[in-house]
Amino acid sequence: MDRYKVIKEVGDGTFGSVWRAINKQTGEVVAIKKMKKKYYSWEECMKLREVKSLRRMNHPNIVKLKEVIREHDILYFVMEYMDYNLYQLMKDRGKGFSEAEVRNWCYQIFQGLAYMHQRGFFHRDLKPENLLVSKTIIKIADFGLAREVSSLPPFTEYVSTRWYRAPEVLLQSSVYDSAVDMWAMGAIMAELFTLRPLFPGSSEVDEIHKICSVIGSPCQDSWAQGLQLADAMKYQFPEMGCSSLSELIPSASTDAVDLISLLCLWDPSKRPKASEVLQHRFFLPCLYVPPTLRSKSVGVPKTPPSGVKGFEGRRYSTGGALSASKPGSNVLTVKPVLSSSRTAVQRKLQLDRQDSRKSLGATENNSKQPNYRSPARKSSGNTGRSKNGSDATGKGNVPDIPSGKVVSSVTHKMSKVSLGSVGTKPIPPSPSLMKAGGWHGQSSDIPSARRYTRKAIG
Ligand SMILES: Nc1ncnc2c1ncn2[C@@H]1O[C@H](COP(=O)(O)OP(=O)(O)OP(=O)(O)O)[C@@H](O)[C@H]1O
Repeated sequence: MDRYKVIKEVGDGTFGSVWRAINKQTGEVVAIKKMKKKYYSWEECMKLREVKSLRRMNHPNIVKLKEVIREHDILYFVMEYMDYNLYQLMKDRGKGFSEAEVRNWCYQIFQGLAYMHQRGFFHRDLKPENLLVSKTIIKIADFGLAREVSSLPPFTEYVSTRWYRAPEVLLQSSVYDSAVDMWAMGAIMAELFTLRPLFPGSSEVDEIHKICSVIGSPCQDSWAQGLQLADAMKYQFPEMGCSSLSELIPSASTDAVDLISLLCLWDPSKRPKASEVLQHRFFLPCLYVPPTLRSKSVGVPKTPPSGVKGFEGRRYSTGGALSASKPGSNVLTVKPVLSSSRTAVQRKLQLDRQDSRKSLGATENNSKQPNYRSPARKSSGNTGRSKNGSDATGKGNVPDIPSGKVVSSVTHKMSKVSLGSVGTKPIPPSPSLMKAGGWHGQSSDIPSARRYTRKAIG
């Protein structure tokens, strides 16, 4: 760690604090995540999901892991540095992102996701705080919960952020897949337009309730398996009709609303894959596809899903090399390589994340959930964000704080994570600098009553 000069803390997550630092030799600015848990051997470190998955990713929309350092039993991840997370950008805006901005952000994220899913990983904890932005580029970060698709269910220890948690996970399905990331993206996409979470549940039961109130309760036709899952846990869905997504997201075009509704389908098997989403009409204006992303790649469907509304006949694929590791005594250098066969670290993760899985109904420990008063639906429920402004995680380590305290706590935390000089507000990227798409979408003001208020929520 002597090679790095630490500048300031930029994030404090559940598992680690993140610092901006400079490589003294090269002058390169990096982010260093210092893990809170101690690691007493390299073997233990190599079992970490974050290491297993991130070291194998090499994509412009996935944050790069440069080095893993273990020093005095403390584990550090050295990553490329990103200026903001998406939550920080949203909370400082007066109105939602324009359609063109949403398109650009999402197009990039879906490219990263397509790459990751094709390589057999899914993220499982997508949320605005884990999407990092520098200028016009957005990257997926925090692979702490990432899982190999090939790893064997049941997936028991998984507790993702509640507001973005897919219904099959809420209903404790022991088998789920990359479709959980697609659900989260539907919720995030809607939030980018409105600056308000689409499903701001205050508990797991309330989360399902919120989902029902937006997309209508599931039935045999829409999600037979969900009804079985609910039956198995003696849960009964509330009977609710769906709301009009276009009314909930007034600034979104028909294409955007169509894509969000596909991503937020009850049945995970009916949600489009990331590679399919890139062919949705919403992304038609994204005409420029970098040559590196045009190559044929394994696992991308050769044709768009036939007959699916909203999908066009264009084909995109993502490319990129896998990364290799070079374990040293206390440093793991992560370098791009040409073959995946050299990289696999396939052992099962033993790390105890101290996540106790929450369950629906009485077993959920609401004392672990911070308070949140939904500005949209005047819900009396509780949830919110913590630490770096992230939470509602249901990860089981966020104390219940009275809402008044949440405001000050989060304000304090957010001031801690603001980047650059103290008190300087993050500057949202200029739309005109966006790369991934055209500028055909309309920009609509969000009525002031619908402003993003999560910073006052906790
Ligand atoms: N590469 C990076 N560059 C700049 N900031 C970063 C970087 N990685 C993480 N951060 C900041 O630190 C915060 C916490 O990081 P991260 O999500 O990896 O930690 P965590 O302990 O896994 O958090 P969580 O509680 O979400 O699980 C992020 O929300 C982000 O604001």
